[in-house]
Amino acid sequence: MRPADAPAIETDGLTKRYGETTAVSDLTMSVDQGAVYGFLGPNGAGKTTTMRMLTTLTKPTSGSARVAGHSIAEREAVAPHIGYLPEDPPVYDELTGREQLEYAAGLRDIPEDEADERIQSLLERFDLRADANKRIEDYSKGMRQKVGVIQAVLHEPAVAFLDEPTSGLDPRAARTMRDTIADLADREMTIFLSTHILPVVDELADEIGVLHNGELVAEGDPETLKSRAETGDARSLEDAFLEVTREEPQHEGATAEPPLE
Ligand SMILES: Nc1ncnc2c1ncn2[C@@H]1O[C@H](COP(=O)(O)OP(=O)(O)OP(=O)(O)O)[C@@H](O)[C@H]1O
Repeated sequence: MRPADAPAIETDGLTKRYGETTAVSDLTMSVDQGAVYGFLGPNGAGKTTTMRMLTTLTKPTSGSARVAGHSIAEREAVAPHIGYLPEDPPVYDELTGREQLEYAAGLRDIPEDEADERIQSLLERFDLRADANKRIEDYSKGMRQKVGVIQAVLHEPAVAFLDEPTSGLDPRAARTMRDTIADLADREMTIFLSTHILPVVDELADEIGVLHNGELVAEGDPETLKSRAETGDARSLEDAFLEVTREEPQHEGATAEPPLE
């Protein structure tokens, strides 16, 4: 048994290289159980690669990590304890929404009665009940996203990895998504949340990590991070984000020819 207060996610020098590209570089971080961790970073920073390593979908080049107390080197030990909503939710077009969720529940060995109850309640919550018996090929992007998130948390995993969960959602559905994430966190589910929508992170995250060029360049609770922004009176999370992910301008003349005499 792992200690009750062991971190939900712990990484040590986690690194992933693709040829010449270092997608994630020497990432060492820790996420408490039951926390909402906002994982931010500009396009190409390495967020998806990190999530793919933590969900055992891709192997690190070096370094290690534990998720829900298990090494990510042991996929079968980690898998039952995690849920993952990737950028493009893995759903079958030819199934109905309900069939997709029943299939996901079957893969997770959730007893049928329990699965039916949870599916029904989440379909209602996300306003999908009326469309539950339509095929997913006829769903909008937002409806697919809803099915994707429901199947990621249906088995009540210890840790849920959510990549852009509000993507494609209208304002009402986005609000439902935020409320659902908050409820799940209240029930001690750890949420590893990656999004470019900073107000969502500001509202939900207990802790924020900012990745830039594969490196963790800032970490802290939202207020601490905001107070780091030195951009004037309006100290928003956006200010802080822009500041810690600013590309340093190339030194003029560093590589230029020496001036002619
Ligand atoms: N399978 C791959 N093969 C080669 N390079 C890859 C692969 N996956 C990611 N990369 C590279 O690794 C870097 C990090 O990519 P990643 O998708 O993890 O970033 P991200 O932070 O999720 O970006 P975005 O916000 O745009 O989704 C990028 O330079 C990307 O081109």
